[in-house]
Amino acid sequence: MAPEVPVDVFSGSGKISSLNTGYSKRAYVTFLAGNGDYVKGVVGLAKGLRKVKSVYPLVVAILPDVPEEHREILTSQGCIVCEIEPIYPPENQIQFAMAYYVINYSKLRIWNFEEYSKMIYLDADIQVFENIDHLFDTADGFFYAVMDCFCEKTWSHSPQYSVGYCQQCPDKVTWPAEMGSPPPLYFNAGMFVFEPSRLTYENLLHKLKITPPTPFAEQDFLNMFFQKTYKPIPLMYNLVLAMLWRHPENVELDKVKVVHYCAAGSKPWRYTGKETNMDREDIKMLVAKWWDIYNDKSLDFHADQNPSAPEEETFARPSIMASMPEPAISYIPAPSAA
Ligand SMILES: O=c1ccn([C@@H]2O[C@H](COP(=O)(O)OP(=O)(O)O)[C@@H](O)[C@H]2O)c(=O)[nH]1
Ligand SMILES: OC[C@H]1O[C@H](O[C@@H]2[C@@H](O)[C@H](O)[C@@H](O)[C@H](O)[C@@H]2O)[C@H](O)[C@@H](O)[C@H]1O
Ligand SMILES: [Mn+2]
Repeated sequence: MAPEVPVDVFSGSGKISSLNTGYSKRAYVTFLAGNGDYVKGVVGLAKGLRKVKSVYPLVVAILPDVPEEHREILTSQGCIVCEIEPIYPPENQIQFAMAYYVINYSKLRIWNFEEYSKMIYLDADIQVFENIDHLFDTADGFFYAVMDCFCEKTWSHSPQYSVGYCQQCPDKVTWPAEMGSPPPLYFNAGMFVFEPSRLTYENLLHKLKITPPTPFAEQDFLNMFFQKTYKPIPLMYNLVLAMLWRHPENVELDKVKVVHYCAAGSKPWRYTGKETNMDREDIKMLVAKWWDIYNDKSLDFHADQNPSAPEEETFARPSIMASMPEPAISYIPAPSAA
């Protein structure tokens, strides 16, 4: 089993220690860019959180290029839509693992959502199949996320991949002594538990300006930034699909609460089954489970059902911070998102 730091919150009964009251406001948050089909991912996520009876709302940080029609769909599904400005890395010649990753730096705006004391970030290609509200009760001061895997071809640029090392099985191919100490534990940035903070936000943006971009864009950057406070949480909270064929010995599929459809060809709303590994029975089952929720009309939002009815479209800056200028950052033209 991969090394994990047990966090006693996992014995949580799922009882909520404190509902959204005053300064202890909590929410899930996701990110949406472009006018493409990721909006389906956000709708699926909103309905999935409703199905598991989460008591917290879903905030959607959207870029200005998200069309009005998509914004209305999200509000009609009970989401709290917040427009944010894009963030791009410094001028660079880097080859991102995926060209559209450059827009993912915009995720950093969520640290400015100071009206919330604790948030759980979820990519739009994630589905929550069991209630994870208890993660909001994790101790403050740490960054919680699930460890990633280095075995997919997307990692072929990395020294780990070149020597066949993966943190998911550190004893299988040990880190060569001549390459120094093994890399620090590395998380997948598709799901994490964090505390919004203006100070952290400003430090993130300042550090971004002086950090050369790398292939996994904001995921690499967040791993560097939170290296000292990162606490791994069990894989059940973010199953990166490649784990099914790369490290099946680490996966107990019936215990998985959160599935991350990040493997090539696994986005449910674009699934054809043709890409490598996409014809696996477990993948077909997980994609079907995603569609069951997406198509379930009983999970649509109805204003009378949910106490946290969607607020008006708000911007990412709470009123008390409205007067503070955004830290200046450099913008460069970027390829459109996928
Ligand atoms: O065209 C796009 C591409 C990405 N995203 C957002 O950026 C996240 C990260 O991208 P993706 O999940 O595709 O990366 P992966 O986890 O597959 O590497 C997505 O989940 C979405 O929340 C988006 O909104 N529109
Ligand atoms: O912008 C970089 C992205 O990097 C991550 O995705 C990767 C990573 O998980 C690799 O380990 C996999 O091999 C790969 O398939 C997958 O796409 C995050 O999921 C995503 O939210 C985002 O941060
Ligand atoms: Mn993802």
